[in-house]
Amino acid sequence: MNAPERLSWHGIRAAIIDLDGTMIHTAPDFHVAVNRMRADLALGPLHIDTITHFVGKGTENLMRRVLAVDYGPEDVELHFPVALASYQRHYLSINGDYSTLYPGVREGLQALQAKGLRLACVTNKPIAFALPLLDKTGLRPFFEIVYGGDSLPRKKPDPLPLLTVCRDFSLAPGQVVAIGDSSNDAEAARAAGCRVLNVPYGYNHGESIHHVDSDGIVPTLLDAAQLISA
Ligand SMILES: O=C(O)COP(=O)(O)O
Ligand SMILES: [Mg+2]
Repeated sequence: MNAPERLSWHGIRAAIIDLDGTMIHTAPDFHVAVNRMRADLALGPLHIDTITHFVGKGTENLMRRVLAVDYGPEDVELHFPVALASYQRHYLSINGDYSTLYPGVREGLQALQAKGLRLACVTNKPIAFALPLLDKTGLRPFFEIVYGGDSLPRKKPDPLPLLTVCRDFSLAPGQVVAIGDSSNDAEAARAAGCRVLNVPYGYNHGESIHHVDSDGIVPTLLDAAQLISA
């Protein structure tokens, strides 16, 4: 990894872009919604970094992790349904209010489109959260396809969402690049046979992205577009 210039990017026809930690800095939304849920359950607030480290494997996993700070496995399951309902309500009520677009995102998507690449967004965020957020940030029109973490039977790091996009676009996985901030994106891409680029600024479970097996690390989506267009 980390030597993207040695690979040929000719023949890449589509890009699958991750959402949380790649296009949008959503950690502050997660922070607010999780702590409102915790207040409903009479639990104390968690630091934003603690919550951010639990982001990446979808809402159910996030709920179990933030409950496990206080509860053992049996009590986590006991409180899970109420916590999930509370969290969903709070998240939807603030979705995007505390989030910001990362630098180079809009420019990168424009550059990828100008190069003729088709674009899909594949996120582990529930689709009911992802679509309003893409609308609010003005990113939705860039994407022909959006799959959330609950759109298909399995989510990243399973290759199914990426393979589904390849099929939707009638492209071979080798013609498609996934771009994301975490090991979930890289593992899904490797398993699907897609190329993968990582961005270093997102949420990789609190771990360095440099330990993840990818085809390179790009500072921004615009750098990814320039690499693929080169
Ligand atoms: O919501 C999550 O768990 C992570 O979502 P992502 O796949 O867009 O990074
Ligand atoms: Mg992500």
